[in-house]
Amino acid sequence: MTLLDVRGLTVRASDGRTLVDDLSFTVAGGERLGLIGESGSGKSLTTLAVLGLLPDGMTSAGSVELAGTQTVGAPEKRLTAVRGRDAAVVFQEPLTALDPLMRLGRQIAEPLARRTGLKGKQLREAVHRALEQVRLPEPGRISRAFAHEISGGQRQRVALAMALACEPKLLIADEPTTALDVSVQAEMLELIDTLVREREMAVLFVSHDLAVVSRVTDRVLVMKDGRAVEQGAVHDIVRAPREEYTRTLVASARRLESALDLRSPR
Ligand SMILES: Nc1ncnc2c1ncn2[C@@H]1O[C@H](COP(=O)(O)OP(=O)(O)OP(=O)(O)O)[C@@H](O)[C@H]1O
Repeated sequence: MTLLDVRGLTVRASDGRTLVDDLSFTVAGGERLGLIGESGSGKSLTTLAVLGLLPDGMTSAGSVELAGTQTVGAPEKRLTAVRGRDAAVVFQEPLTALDPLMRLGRQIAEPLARRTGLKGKQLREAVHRALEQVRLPEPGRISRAFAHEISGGQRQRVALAMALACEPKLLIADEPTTALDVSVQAEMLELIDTLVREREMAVLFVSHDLAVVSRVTDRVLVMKDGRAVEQGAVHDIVRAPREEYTRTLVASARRLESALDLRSPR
């Protein structure tokens, strides 16, 4: 069944420039779609438009149905109900999602309490379980810490735990590993892959890097200048890209992979 149905989505800047142009795609329940394209191709704005989070002054038109709710032009109240419950997001920079002044445990407890109604000791235990699920050691210490007291990789795991706490049907991951070291990146991708598989969640995974997208998704949509260039199964796109722009992305992903192969000890 279709979980996310985007039809003719258009996003315009306040000066009238078209930043996302008549974009259409769907994500079925449990399906994983990658949005790929170079910097500035409109990937992030697409995900923000899905959640009704576009920056002030930008406008969206067309249709976005998320679990049956129209989010284009929706009032804030309807959007608040959708966020977290139907779709949750992990951004490139975890500090955007985390409150610097609130202990991390409390930040995970809020969405958990909302969904489960747990309180006190039971809620604290649920927070610890949520931290363990994202493979964070010493959940007690992390719970009591503030965002600046843990590493970037650990922060991204906490942000993932927060996103998963609501058990959303769709996880939107916008360059979730781009700010991390290469070794931490691979662990994070593996973690996302395992956790969404276990929960049978759908994923909309945004990256400029085809090699990264292909580790987590089944299908990709290639974007350029706010438009869809082509879409299809990851292995078809990698083996036989139809468009010149996609061929360039595939070639640079191959160069990256072979550079990594050369560097890794054999
Ligand atoms: N707040 C904003 N005001 C005006 N233009 C913006 C704003 N945010 C993004 N843009 C423009 O919209 C276009 C698409 O941006 P978007 O962030 O969606 O690209 P992207 O594909 O996600 O790239 P990146 O990987 O660099 O984030 C770009 O041309 C960008 O300059």
